[in-house]
Amino acid sequence: MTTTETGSVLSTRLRRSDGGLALVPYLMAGHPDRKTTVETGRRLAGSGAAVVELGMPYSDPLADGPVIQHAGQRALDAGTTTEGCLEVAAEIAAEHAAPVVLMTYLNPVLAYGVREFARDAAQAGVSSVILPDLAVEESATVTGELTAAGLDPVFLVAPTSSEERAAAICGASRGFVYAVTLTGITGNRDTMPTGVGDVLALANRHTSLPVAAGFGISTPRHLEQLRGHADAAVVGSAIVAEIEAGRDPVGLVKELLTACG
Ligand SMILES: O=P(O)(O)OC[C@@H](O)[C@@H](O)c1c[nH]c2ccccc12
Repeated sequence: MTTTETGSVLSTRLRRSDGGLALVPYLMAGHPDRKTTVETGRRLAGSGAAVVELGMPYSDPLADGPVIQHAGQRALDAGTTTEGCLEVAAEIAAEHAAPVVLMTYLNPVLAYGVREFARDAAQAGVSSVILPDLAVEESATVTGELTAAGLDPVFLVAPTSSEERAAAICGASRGFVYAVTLTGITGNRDTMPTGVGDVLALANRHTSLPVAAGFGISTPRHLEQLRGHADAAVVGSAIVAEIEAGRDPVGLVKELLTACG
């Protein structure tokens, strides 16, 4: 999917014209096995998810909380490779029900080769790549390769980002900007982090792209609170926990979609 002057497919999907919140479920590729990820990803895309975020497991996932870390370890133990993740992405993207965003760390991409990774991800039909440990100041080569291949690089604004950094992060992002709701790691919390309004405002001061909130969003109540503030919400650990428990996460996603308006 290519970036055009009017914006990418992602921007269009993530900013709903009716004012509702766009939902972005996150899955770990290969957790607990490849077939489950493909089937679940396709069904989530077909159930009304705006975008599917697909995690590529990595052995040292510094921003991941316990649920996603454990899922990543299981996926690695099951033999999941970067090639395998790109195949999973391709099988989900081939349905054309929702764009696929890949989320991983810099190391596996460097190990694969940045240009080769960008080429193969684009070939697989992936729309965007998020690398949470890629500092925007050092990102020119990687973002150059991603955009040359037609992929949207997405960076994360955090509550600790200065105005200057937020401007750089937003300036380097295409498709959307990811606003991290809290300082810490991924995972469920009972209540929405209190600083979420501030980080969304910070991002919105520096971009006209849609802003997706993520980290600690797990319940319909959280989504109701975000409506009207964020364009989109990423739900990761809550969905991965359902899969880990051997349950079908589509039930939870339907409840979450109702709360998105
Ligand atoms: O799990 P949570 O708290 O719902 O947060 C989303 C998140 O899992 C997903 O976007 C993600 C997985 N790994 C990450 C690493 C960094 C930033 C974001 C992520």
